[in-house]
Amino acid sequence: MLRVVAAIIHNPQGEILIARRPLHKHQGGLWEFPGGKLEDGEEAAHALIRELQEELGITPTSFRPLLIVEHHYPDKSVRLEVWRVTGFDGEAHGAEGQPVAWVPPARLAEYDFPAANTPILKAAVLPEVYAITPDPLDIGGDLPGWLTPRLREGQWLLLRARSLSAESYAGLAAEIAGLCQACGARLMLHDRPDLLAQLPGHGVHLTASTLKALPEGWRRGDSGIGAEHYLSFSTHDQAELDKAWRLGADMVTLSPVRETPSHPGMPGMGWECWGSLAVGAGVPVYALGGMRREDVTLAHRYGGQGIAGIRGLFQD
Ligand SMILES: Nc1nc2c([nH]c(=O)n2[C@@H]2O[C@H](COP(=O)(O)OP(=O)(O)OP(=O)(O)O)[C@@H](O)[C@H]2O)c(=O)[nH]1
Ligand SMILES: [Mg+2]
Repeated sequence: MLRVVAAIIHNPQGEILIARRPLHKHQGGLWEFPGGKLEDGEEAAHALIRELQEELGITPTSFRPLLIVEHHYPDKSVRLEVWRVTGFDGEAHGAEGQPVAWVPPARLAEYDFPAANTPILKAAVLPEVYAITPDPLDIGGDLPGWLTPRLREGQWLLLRARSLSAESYAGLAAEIAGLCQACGARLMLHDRPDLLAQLPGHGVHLTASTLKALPEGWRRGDSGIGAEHYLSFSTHDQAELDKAWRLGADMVTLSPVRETPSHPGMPGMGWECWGSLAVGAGVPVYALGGMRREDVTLAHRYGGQGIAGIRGLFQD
């Protein structure tokens, strides 16, 4: 497996740098995130700095692992170790004569990238924390009131409210969608694609039992989930991850990393096992199960997108 580092480089305007691969190279003519192959015995962080100096004439000063993607092309297999770079010295330019462009994240979809990049493109716009709401019953009933001071711009929110009837959930979802829209947060509906029609830019999170029940031929459009929506699944093992990928998931949760009070007796799989599943998933993976905010670093180190959870992931 060819080890490669690639960089999602942000400028202060929130744009991301992409470069066009020379025609004569593997996947030539397509756009890419700058980077390249590790040399023998080289550390990934060192390769990242070296490649960005060689290809763009910049030196990264602030960076961290984002996700790892393994992909099999017909002619070679690559392991792309993707880093997020938020600070650098120098002026980025195509130092090897290649065209480069700063692109707002929402417009990345207009460019053609190699097939291995599909999960990376999704990861580029996804957050590192995927917050799940507590059940209204557990916080005294008034979820909109509880959420209002805690919602942040750019936050992603899964509205889980198992104690509510289908009708009450629909009403609450409409109210919370309004709150999210007002502050630039995104709402993921829990197992209710039927409520998505009026909510472009928002999404739906389907449970592992829904995933199990969906036939292999299912396509997101069959349930009214458009390209303008996000589709997430709960998964617990390799088989569920594979199916979520085949059905076109944009992101998934993979749990439990640790045993949690909500699922007593279900042992955690631990970070090693979690990471070995996450890197091959082909889709950004969130760690779930006993997560604390500081675990985001571990999730990145093991190749995931970030962490998901209820308590502790909302800022008070
Ligand atoms: N840098 C980079 N490589 C990618 C991306 N996506 C992707 O599939 N790759 C593949 O990963 C491998 C990395 O190669 P590279 O050509 O950048 O390597 P390099 O900079 O060391 O160049 P070299 O060809 O001069 O040795 C290629 O097979 C390329 O097709 C991406 O977004 N960025
Ligand atoms: Mg390169």
